[in-house]
Amino acid sequence: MDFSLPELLRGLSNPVTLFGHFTYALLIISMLMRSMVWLRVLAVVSGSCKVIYRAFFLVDPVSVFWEAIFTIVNIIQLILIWYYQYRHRFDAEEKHFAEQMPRGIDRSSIRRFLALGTVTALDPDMEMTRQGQAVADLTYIAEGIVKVEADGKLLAICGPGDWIGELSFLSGREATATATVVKPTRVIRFNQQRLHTAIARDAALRRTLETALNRNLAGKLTRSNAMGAMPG
Ligand SMILES: Nc1ncnc2c1ncn2[C@@H]1O[C@@H]2COP(=O)(O)O[C@H]2[C@H]1O
Repeated sequence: MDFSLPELLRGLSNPVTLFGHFTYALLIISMLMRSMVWLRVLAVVSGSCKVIYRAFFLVDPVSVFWEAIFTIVNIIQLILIWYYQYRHRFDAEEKHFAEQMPRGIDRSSIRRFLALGTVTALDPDMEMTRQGQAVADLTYIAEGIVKVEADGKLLAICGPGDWIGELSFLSGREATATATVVKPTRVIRFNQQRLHTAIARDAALRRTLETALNRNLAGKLTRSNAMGAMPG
């Protein structure tokens, strides 16, 4: 067989060879997709074309078998994405969390993440953390208001979309402030220890949490700067 460049270029005039190139080009294009759905869709089209190419034009049963497995795995992954996206219903607090997440984070990892949490209602005056004491939970506020104080000074007012306990979660140290519920509040609580164990085993879960915390830390910092810049 001649593998020279001129031979390769001559082959481009042959529709069967062109079809072979097309199947690989599709696979590479699929790898360039940022959306998981498009990546899987193009991988399925590429895999199916390759099955046809290898079965009817090159006649290579081993490749046909593995390309078929490749296609089936991608179809299953697509079905799972659609299941989590359209079929699975989140409850109100979980929905609030899911809607805050960027589109790039796939719903199945959000689902796995939320499965580790417990939705809880908190009454006014309840302390979620106390400055200088250990923090058991990382808590996502879905509804309500929480004030954050340190050394008797008000640092921040937190509300829906904010986390409480992320600093101790990230540093492994005691609470930097006292967080107290102001209005009836609904939260999703995650036991910090359990969460550490879970993200150590599951990279997608870790990314989901990091994305959520990073976004909120940036938001808190922006608000804190705005408060500091206020006259008086
Ligand atoms: N300046 C701040 N702005 C918003 N939230 C804060 C601020 N300081 C502390 N917190 C929150 O209060 C929590 C107290 O416990 P942690 O230190 O674990 O995590 C802290 C944050 O969630």
